[in-house]
Amino acid sequence: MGGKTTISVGSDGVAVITIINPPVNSLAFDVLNSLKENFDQALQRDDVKAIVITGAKGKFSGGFDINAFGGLQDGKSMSTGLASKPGYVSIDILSDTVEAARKPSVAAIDGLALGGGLEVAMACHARIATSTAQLGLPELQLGIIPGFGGTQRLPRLVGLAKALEMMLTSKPVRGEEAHNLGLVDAVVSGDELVDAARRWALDILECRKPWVSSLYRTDKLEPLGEAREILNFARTQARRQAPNLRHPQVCIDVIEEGIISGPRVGLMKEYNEFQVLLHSDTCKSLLHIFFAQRGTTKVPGVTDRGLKPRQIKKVAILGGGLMGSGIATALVQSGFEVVLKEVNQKFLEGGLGRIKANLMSSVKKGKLTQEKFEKTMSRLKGVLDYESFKDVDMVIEAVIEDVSLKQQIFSDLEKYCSPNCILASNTSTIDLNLIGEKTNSQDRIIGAHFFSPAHVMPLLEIVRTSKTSPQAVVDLLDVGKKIRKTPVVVGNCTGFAVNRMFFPYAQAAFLLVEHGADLYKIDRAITKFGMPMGPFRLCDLVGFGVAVATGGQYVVNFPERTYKSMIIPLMQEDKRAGESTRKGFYVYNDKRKASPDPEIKKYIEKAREMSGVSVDPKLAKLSDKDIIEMIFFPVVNEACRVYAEGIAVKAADLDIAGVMGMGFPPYRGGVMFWADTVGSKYIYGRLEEWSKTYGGFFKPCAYLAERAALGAPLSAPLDQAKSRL
Ligand SMILES: C[C@H](O)CC(=O)SCCNC(=O)CCNC(=O)[C@H](O)C(C)(C)COP(=O)(O)OP(=O)(O)OC[C@H]1O[C@@H](n2cnc3c(N)ncnc32)[C@H](O)[C@@H]1OP(=O)(O)O
Repeated sequence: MGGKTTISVGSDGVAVITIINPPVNSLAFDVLNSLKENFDQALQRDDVKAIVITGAKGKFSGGFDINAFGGLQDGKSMSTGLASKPGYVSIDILSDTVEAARKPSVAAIDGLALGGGLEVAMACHARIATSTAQLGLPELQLGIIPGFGGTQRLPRLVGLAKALEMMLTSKPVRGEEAHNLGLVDAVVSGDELVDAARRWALDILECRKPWVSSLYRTDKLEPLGEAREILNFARTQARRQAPNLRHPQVCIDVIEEGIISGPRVGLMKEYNEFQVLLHSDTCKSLLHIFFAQRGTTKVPGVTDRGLKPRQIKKVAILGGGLMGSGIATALVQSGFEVVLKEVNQKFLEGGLGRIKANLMSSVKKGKLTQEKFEKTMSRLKGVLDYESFKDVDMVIEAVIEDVSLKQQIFSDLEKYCSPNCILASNTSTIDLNLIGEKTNSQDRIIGAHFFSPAHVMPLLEIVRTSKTSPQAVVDLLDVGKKIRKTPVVVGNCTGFAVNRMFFPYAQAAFLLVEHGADLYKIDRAITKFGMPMGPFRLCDLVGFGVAVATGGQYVVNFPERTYKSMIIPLMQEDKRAGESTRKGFYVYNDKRKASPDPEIKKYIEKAREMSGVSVDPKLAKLSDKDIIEMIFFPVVNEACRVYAEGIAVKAADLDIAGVMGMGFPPYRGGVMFWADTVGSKYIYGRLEEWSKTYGGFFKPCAYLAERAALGAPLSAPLDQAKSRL
């Protein structure tokens, strides 16, 4: 609490108002009130000729205080604590006080000017920034639209097309680009920033620089006909990319209103729509994801012990396949030295080639210069023995999912690596206790489960056993941060959190199809729900070999709830193994476009015969809603087990694991959050009903039964769950 602004008036007659609210100088109500008070003071004081607004400690402002959204959603209005007037901040403060003032104001921007922060800056008469400043309106990523005039001012400063791009993608621009776009008026170094802004403000006063009110500029706006075309194009694109989301369309409508009816009308529409969107499920879900993502690095009993991460400089990777080379790419890119070990020269060359190709693709996209590419490659070394392992700080094993091979590797590692070296495995399913069974190094054995392609996918599942030391977890969290992954720390079990939660995803789909549902309809319904692809398309992508190998682990470990379907083994007999063979549940053309294949019917019928299942006419006519529930309620059920067993310490961690590991739509808040919007009672009732008809696969777990009986949310903190950590 206690954000504020300060004011100091220099002998040059310029008042500098500084926003102070660590860590990102967010615009809490206190700050906005204080900004208004200090601005009024500056206007009234005779010794003040001009005004500079800046942010403390190298950050202008990260925008409106996101912590305050909860209160607003609980019924308070955006004007709470300021005045009970619609549009008080955007109209009364920013337009009628700051922009309409008879004294010029200049924003001095270093670090962040995001959301409300940039909106304050755009209300000033000029903006000076550093080259590293980040300026953007990322409100759409929170399910809302800019609410302090951003929808009206940004198009007038940078043109409609660029403004739409910035708002719809939520991506900020850096100082230089902002300058080229006309969003800022000059770029200077951090040391010169405030002085340059002071001079600029005085220059405006003395007519040496223009006195610009961005709200009333029209020179950057495209002619009306062209503007309409741009807006319609953006509407179509946004609908295609996010068919389930309303707020991007609302954002476009609000911008259009300002262009057609004038910016004051636009500001009022912006205010009204903002209030509506703030209460939407989408906004609530995305806010949950925002905080849940930042909460994953806070692990009770680990990150609250005051442990400092040890320095990890050199990492060895075992196995240069798809996973190993992806992990190596992520590491070398972030400055780590990497030793890649393979079993023979051919495999080693293959692995090194893949890393090179990954980096080259960044060069081709202009994200990496040739010079940096060469420097990055120089940090990589390929080896065939353990000789160079003696001074590595961490090893990540990424060989095939074979328990005895992994056991052998880990006992070798114990011999060749230093006693402090962290021994990590990238296994996606195998119990870590089993992997380390033949060693005496259980305290430094840890899971570093990446998702393919490892240099692209944002999640890192960190798996700790009951013996893994907190120090090893802290070290791996630090490595994760350096390679820009979102970590989720989970306990040890078959499949850990992500794969275990999602194994029923494909299983439910097979059960439905064997009982008569249409597989392509299932994929369509699931994609419409917001998953990147349905379960059958996903099986094709992953490949049947992997699907069978991981499925085997579940049959062994959770036999009572594994649905054993013969569809995949039958297809494998015909050399159909998924996208890599161009034939799986779909057939694929040269451009990897998937088309349904009528041949599939014969495998389904044969599998049905073998399992003795008969077609249920009800399942042949399932609605999309039924499909979604029959696929995802088993996922929720398993997520509940994972939570109740203490594999995840927070339900929110499972939400992040599902969103980042499996592509569960973030605007539904993650599996557990979404389940709570549906209700534990309803989910329990449906699962219970299906388990009677279709068997144990659907049987609700004890935790779900208990929560349903209490009518309690599934994601509320656990009181008595026995932790396995
Ligand atoms: C009316 C207006 O139009 C509406 C708005 O302005 S909505 C807000 C628009 N602004 C945003 O969306 C920016 C959101 N923030 C971010 O993208 C990133 O936090 C950032 C780029 C500012 C900083 O990123 P990074 O350096 O990686 O630090 P990050 O861990 O994300 O954030 C640091 C802390 O600041 C907090 N924070 C970041 N932005 C915040 C905000 N706008 N309000 C309140 N807290 C914020 C985070 O919750 C985190 O808190 P924690 O340490 O307690 O977990």
